[in-house]
Amino acid sequence: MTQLNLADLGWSDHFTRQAGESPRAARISAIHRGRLEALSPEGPLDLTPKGAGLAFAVGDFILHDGTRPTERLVPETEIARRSAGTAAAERQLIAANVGTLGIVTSCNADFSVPRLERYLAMAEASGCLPLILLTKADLTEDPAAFLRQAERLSPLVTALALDARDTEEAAKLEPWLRPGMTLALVGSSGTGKTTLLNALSGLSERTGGLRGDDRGRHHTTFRSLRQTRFGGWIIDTPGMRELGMEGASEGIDVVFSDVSDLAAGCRFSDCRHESEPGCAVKAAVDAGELDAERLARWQKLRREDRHNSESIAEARARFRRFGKTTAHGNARREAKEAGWEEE
Ligand SMILES: Nc1nc2c(ncn2[C@@H]2O[C@H](COP(=O)(O)OP(=O)(O)OP(=O)(O)O)[C@@H](O)[C@H]2O)c(=O)[nH]1
Ligand SMILES: [Zn+2]
Repeated sequence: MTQLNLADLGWSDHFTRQAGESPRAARISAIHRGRLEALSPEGPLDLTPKGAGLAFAVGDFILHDGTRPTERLVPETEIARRSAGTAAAERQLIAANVGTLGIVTSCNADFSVPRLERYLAMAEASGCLPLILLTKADLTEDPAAFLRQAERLSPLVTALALDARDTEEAAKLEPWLRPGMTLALVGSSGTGKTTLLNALSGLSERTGGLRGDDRGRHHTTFRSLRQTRFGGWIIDTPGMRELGMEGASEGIDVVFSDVSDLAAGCRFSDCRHESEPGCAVKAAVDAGELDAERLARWQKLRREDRHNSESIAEARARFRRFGKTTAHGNARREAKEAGWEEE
């Protein structure tokens, strides 16, 4: 694979409709301070956006003039979190045009239903299809039991169990990594994301044709968008790994549609489903139709989502006040230390 066309990169009619028939387009592969790396049919590009470049995400399709991005095309899916860094950057984009969110967990104590539900809500909120990847299948007697538990979570879920170190087993992901497709990985530390990335990008050196005409530019740069040996793409950004649950209330309600449908039948629209009269949710628990633990997990996730959304709003207000009384540089440093801004 020497030359990439736009279809290889994941281009679809969705983008043609925005950009026309023969656009000068590229896909963003890495974002640095004041600089973007992108892949295009013309080869790899180094682009300098006007402004801070905060409005772009890895995986975005853009139009460009050879030196600058001229337009960000509306993505098919978007993984974002609200950021409190600057007033202008209300939403921090993490990744764009991700078809599948690969939720990585191991067949061991890491396997946690509440955590999986949270990631499923994130997938839903972003518009990605969830794929649960159960690593370390070689270390358990009964991987099928983990598969069954994972697939029970939602009819939308597909789950695979595998030994992430085994390149042949990693090939189970091929249907989600065909040319033009994009997968992003989330999951706790130590579950095998890096191991899986390595197993999937086995041919990354050979696709060096990509970089073949990248005359003398540093090859060591960490690329967040990487081609797999199946032709499809993997997105692995620091931001993906740190994603928390925030601003995902719609996603939560879809994953817990059984509970939210019941809640719609409560007498009071602000029912907390604790001891209010006419609570349809409590009635379902009492009737044995709804698992009390599932209700508790839904309430916990909603509280967490609300809490995070509120504390980010407060932090932003504090940042604004602080920014007025201190040199801009200090304010930015504070923001960075607080993890609101990323390099
Ligand atoms: N036996 C076995 N070991 C695995 C498997 N997947 C990962 N490991 C091992 O688990 C350890 C952690 O794997 P990593 O790939 O570094 O995990 P990670 O998710 O990238 O962790 P962070 O980089 O901290 O986010 C390594 O020692 C891997 O070799 C698997 O399927 N089977
Ligand atoms: Zn209620």
